Amino acid sequence: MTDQPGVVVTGVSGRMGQMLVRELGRSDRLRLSGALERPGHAWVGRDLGEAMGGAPLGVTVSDDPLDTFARAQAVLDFTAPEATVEFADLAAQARCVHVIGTTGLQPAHLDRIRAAAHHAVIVRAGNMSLGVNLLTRITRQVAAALDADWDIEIVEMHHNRKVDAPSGTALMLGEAAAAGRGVDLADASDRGRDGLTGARRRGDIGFAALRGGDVVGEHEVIFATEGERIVLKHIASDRALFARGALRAALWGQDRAPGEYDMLDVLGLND
Ligand SMILES: NC(=O)c1ccc[n+]([C@@H]2O[C@H](COP(=O)([O-])OP(=O)(O)OC[C@H]3O[C@@H](n4cnc5c(N)ncnc54)[C@H](O)[C@@H]3O)[C@@H](O)[C@H]2O)c1
Ligand SMILES: O=C(O)C1=N[C@H](C(=O)O)CCC1
Repeated sequence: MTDQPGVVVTGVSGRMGQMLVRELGRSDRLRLSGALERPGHAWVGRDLGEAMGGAPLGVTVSDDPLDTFARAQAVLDFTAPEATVEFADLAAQARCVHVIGTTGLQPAHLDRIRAAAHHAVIVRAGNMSLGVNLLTRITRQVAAALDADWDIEIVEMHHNRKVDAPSGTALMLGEAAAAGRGVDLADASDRGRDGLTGARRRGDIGFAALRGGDVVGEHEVIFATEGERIVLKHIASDRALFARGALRAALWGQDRAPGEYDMLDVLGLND
């Protein structure tokens, strides 16, 4: 018997799912207690280690979230918006800490997550790395110091399998820039320019999304004015850093009061 919190990895065959399993294998503070995939997936019913091409792990891949969550203390969830809102309800029922890395969440998804957080601890962030979360703080500070003569543009690049744009990270950086400038991002956001767009609107925060190859994640926040430019940049070259952030959040969330938290809370960077 062990008193290490048991952790379920959802979307376990995915890029992040497999990375989370590897990082859990290195952890001496958390243990893998369950693995989940969508119904009909070829891994369901198989030993997870064997499905990953290695030695057996003694954990069978399940497609039953409630059954796996009932035997765990935390759920690490990097899947898709519709799956994540279902998991938020079920993780709250099972009183598991729900760590949400899924991006592309729309307002209706966010409302359901907020409701679930009345009953359970949810840690949600579009990026779980220390570097990006620190960059949101720097972005807010720089935006607060500059007026709207400085155009703000956020450029991101990811691998060619990514299904949502702008990235969750780009939106975090946009929110930080808007907060620094004292505006609402919904009113200032300019996305997807194409064709005869007209001149740039003063005060807008622009987004551009590039997709190609195996890029893990790159983000630039550009502040541009007459004669000069400030460029803040983050490069992720290994998904392990997102996975490590998620494990840290799962531990941090144990015995915490119900509510919705982010990585700034986990990292002690919130003010
Ligand atoms: N917050 C962060 O730090 C961070 C980092 C990397 C990726 N992400 C986000 O995580 C998500 C996943 O990224 P990925 O690259 O691993 O994608 P992926 O497509 O490789 O993996 C997603 C997995 O989820 C599974 N899935 C979908 N619906 C499911 C369901 N109902 N039940 C169980 N499993 C289900 C899929 O079968 C797949 O295996 C994306 O939204 C991505 O943007 C966030
Ligand atoms: O690979 C992805 O997908 C990533 N998603 C997050 C985002 O949308 O910002 C974090 C970086 C990798």
